Amino acid sequence: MERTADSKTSLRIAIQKSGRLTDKTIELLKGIGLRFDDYKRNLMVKCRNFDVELLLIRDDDIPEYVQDGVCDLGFVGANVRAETGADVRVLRGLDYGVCRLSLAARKDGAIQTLEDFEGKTIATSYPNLTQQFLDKHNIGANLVTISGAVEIAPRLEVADAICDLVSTGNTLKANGLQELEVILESETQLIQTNKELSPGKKKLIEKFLIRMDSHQQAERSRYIMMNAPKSSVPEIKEIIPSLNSPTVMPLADEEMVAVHTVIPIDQFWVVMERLKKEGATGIVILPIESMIL
Ligand SMILES: Nc1ncnc2c1ncn2[C@@H]1O[C@H](COP(=O)(O)OP(=O)(O)OP(=O)(O)O)[C@@H](O)[C@H]1O
Ligand SMILES: O=P(O)(O)OC[C@H]1O[C@H](OP(=O)(O)OP(=O)(O)O)[C@H](O)[C@@H]1O
Ligand SMILES: [Mg+2]
Repeated sequence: MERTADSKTSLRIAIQKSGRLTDKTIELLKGIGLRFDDYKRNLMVKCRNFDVELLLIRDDDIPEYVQDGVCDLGFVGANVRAETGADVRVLRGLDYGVCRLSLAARKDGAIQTLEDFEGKTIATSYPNLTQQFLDKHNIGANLVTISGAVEIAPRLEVADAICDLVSTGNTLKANGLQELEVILESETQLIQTNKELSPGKKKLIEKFLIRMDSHQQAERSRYIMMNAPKSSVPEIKEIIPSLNSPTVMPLADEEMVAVHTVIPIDQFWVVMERLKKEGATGIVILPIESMIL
């Protein structure tokens, strides 16, 4: 990621210009130390401190740009990557843009099970994934491809059912629809071109991934500090699923010690109750900027 002697070696990364993935992707890139100017008004932005340039495009175009080697890497939903069928390598799954692609139909309508889709009309922006799913289950249905506001199609009598993205389920509910079959679980993915890359680019990708992994690991972890009775240390060591053994330091009160460690955030609240039972007090939780393992 540092500037290289060969000034032509620069990674080109495709990201969504404006949409649900944009802010989170920009936040992630800034979080791993990339600095760039106003990305909102430009289609191509050069990073000031790394050999990276960002290409800001519609998400539908990202998999093919990466497949063709126009971009080396891309951040895109698994839903879009799978729909395009692009020949790319998935490097990482990321925990944003989490949603699912589902078949849905009117809440109290004629379609209640998968078999009921036989002979019906389904509106979708994902004709390939929908057709693949129907074929797999030997269901013959007619697809109507529309690019947005899919949930309104049954009310307009354009279709009997839909296949669209669902997250909270609010949009389905607002349109009197119920989710019947999940056909794909999706999240944002970092994809890489399968085209041969120069050694310089390979090195840059390696460095990019180390930063991403450290950032992700840090985001999922917290540094915790507490005071505890010396006699509880063996129990505390068992409770804390730390990456390394916790740091235990003496305090002025010889019966007490300070314990510092790193734990995954999703285990923290469970662990905290148990720590308090062991006599831990003054528990402080701090965010971590980055973690190199
Ligand atoms: N409700 C949701 N919750 C979480 N993630 C979602 C949701 N809806 C979509 N996504 C994810 O975010 C991606 C981008 O969604 P968005 O609605 O911004 O796409 P778009 O309108 O097709 O944008 P573009 O103009 O770039 O083509 C989707 O492909 C999907 O991976
Ligand atoms: O289950 P929910 O939480 O209601 O989310 C689902 C909705 O989110 C997406 O649309 P988005 O809001 O991105 O608008 P768009 O149709 O303009 O892409 C998707 O196409 C659904 O319509
Ligand atoms: Mg799109």
